[in-house]
Amino acid sequence: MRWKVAILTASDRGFRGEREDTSAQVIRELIEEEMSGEIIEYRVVPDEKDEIMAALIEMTDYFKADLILTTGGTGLAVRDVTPEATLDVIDRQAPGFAEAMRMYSMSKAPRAMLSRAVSGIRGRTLIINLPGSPKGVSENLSAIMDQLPHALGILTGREGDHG
Ligand SMILES: Nc1ncnc2c1ncn2[C@@H]1O[C@H](COP(=O)(O)OP(=O)(O)OP(=O)(O)O)[C@@H](O)[C@H]1O
Ligand SMILES: Nc1nc2c(c(=O)[nH]1)N[C@H]1C(S)=C(S)[C@@H](COP(=O)(O)O)O[C@H]1N2
Repeated sequence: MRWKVAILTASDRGFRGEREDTSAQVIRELIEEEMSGEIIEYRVVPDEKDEIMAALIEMTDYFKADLILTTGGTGLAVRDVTPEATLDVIDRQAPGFAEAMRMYSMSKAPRAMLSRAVSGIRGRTLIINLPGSPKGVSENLSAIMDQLPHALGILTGREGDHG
């Protein structure tokens, strides 16, 4: 199964073109190399709740992504609103992914507790928040990567629940 994955970067600096989006590149490499996933859509939006919500809805309802990985905007800064945007578009929470990422990340760096990342389901799309830094992305994604194919198989109904 070639999973359809969309990447959404929430970053004021990235949106203004002031920084190369290496975090999205890290996601792309991990998804393509370790999950044989296909990146079907990639977008950079500023840290604005409405814009993050609109992108998540389009990636789900129009592009029919199986998985959306967001990067950035999960911390405690006033403009960090990615979790709120995600909670407003999902139908059901799937907190285990965010819990597993924080648990694993905490063993690497106590500062990982600052991430307010959430994970949940809109329709048949799994949406998972990752932190903004390339290191945060790689460590968080590594924590859940093994379970993603099985989770997507059940969610999309395209695989038995024993995979
Ligand atoms: N998309 C990204 N690509 C590469 N590095 C990033 C990206 N987003 C964040 N970082 C880096 O991760 C670290 C912590 O991220 P933080 O969320 O505080 O970013 P920021 O620079 O405040 O983001 P913003 O673009 O929203 O202003 C910083 O060193 C930042 O440069
Ligand atoms: N594994 C891991 N998780 C991590 C980090 C990290 O370096 N490694 N950075 C943390 C930090 S410093 C912050 S502020 C939060 C939120 O990051 P964000 O605001 O860029 O989304 O993620 C945290 N999670």
